[in-house]
Amino acid sequence: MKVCKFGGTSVASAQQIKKVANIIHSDSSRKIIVVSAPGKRHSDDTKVTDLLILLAEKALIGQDAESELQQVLARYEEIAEELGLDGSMNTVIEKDLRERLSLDKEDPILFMDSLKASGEDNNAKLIAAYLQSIGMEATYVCPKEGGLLVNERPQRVQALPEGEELLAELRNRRGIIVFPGFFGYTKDGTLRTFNRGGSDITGSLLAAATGAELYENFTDVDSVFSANPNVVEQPCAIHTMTYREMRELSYAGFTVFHEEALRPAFLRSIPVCIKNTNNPSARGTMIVKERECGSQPVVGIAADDGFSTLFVDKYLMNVEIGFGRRLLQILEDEEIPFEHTPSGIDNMSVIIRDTFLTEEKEARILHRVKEDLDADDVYFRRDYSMVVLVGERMRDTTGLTARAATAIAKTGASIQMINQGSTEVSLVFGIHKKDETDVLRSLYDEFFQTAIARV
Ligand SMILES: Nc1ncnc2c1ncn2[C@@H]1O[C@H](COP(=O)(O)OP(=O)(O)O)[C@@H](O)[C@H]1O
Ligand SMILES: N[C@@H](CC(=O)OP(=O)(O)O)C(=O)O
Repeated sequence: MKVCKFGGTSVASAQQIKKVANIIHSDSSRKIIVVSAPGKRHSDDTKVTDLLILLAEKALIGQDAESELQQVLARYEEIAEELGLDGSMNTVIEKDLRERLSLDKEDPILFMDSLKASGEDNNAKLIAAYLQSIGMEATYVCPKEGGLLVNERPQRVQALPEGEELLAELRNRRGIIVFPGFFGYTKDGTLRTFNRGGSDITGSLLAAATGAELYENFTDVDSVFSANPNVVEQPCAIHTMTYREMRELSYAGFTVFHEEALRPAFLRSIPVCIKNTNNPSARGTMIVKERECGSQPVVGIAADDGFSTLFVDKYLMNVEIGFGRRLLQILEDEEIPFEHTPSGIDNMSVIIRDTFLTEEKEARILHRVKEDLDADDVYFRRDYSMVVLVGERMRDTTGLTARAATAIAKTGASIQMINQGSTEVSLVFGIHKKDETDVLRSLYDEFFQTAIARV
């Protein structure tokens, strides 16, 4: 039995949903289908989730949001009509959205979550209705009834193991299950969404709970490539990679698979296959526990921007017991996670994602580091990118850092930070954001251009 997740691009239009139906039809082991909200039909299009966010934002500030509501409804109406469904689905979706809009707005985050989740929820109902209309035995399952339990606010949303037993029963139900991605319910029945791209997580949770033989993640590319195909022209395909390699790469910018989605599949050793809805016969990328490593040390190179660095300098920092802990405590007090902490004897830098910083937080951190830790100097620098080389074989390869540094030097960019994790599966370079594209291309040329993909 397989669990298949179809991303936003795979369910963006009636034409795409017909491809999804063919894919399900062509393999009777494809039993549990997780769907996203309709995504982009072309590069200038807007995802339904983004339309829903605009709708919720308007509603939250008490403005008339009728035109935003109509935009969302129009997307579903067009799909339903082209799929030959009668108007009853449109009525169901409109009623559902109006009900959500009338929910309590006291907690804006929960109100927003409910609106965002409607994207996948209504799409799952619509796709189930379509599959039934073409003679397939398909049932929409609500995550509340299905057992997708998540923790309470204010903790970051995560699935609770208590729901697993119920989720496991999905494999015994008759026919095909159509399950909306991206959200679950707390024990008291409150809806919470995962973070953006989180339908990948739902698919992995279901695959793990039901002990699926395979988790297929259908998207709009033939495979995971060794570098972002929007930056590097025709990058090599990766045919097989380990969970650890994918985890490092999705963290570092391979948006094709959500960084939190690997853990459930990994814990139960469920293989994951990334496949293309538009070309389902293409081999795709298998993500497994172990792989035969060829001679190529680097499997992929990812880059992501949106980082800031907090620099702290204090003479004799190295002999001051607890300095690092107290510095990180200040960040914890501000609810800021950290990414890397490269350090010298008298200085320490903390790399943080910009999304966690505000002007007020920055000012409080600077003040406390100066006053409470008596630092000699402390400041923030913005506009950093992290470029990450990943590969299981990197740890056995000598001279790799030198090759990477030379490739970066060729672009004229200066390296702001180097970090190699203890597992040596990844090597991180901090650079200025303006240099990101050139550095990524130069590293790709160095490690892949002459090599045939041997992984
Ligand atoms: N290394 C990579 N390999 C493949 N795709 C990548 C990579 N890095 C970024 N992407 C992007 O990820 C996209 C697929 O992810 P996403 O847009 O979230 O799809 P979906 O709508 O199916 O969830 C691709 O179209 C591609 O532009
Ligand atoms: N629709 C949600 C969740 C999701 O996973 O979408 P997609 O499969 O299009 O990445 C989002 O846009 O974040």
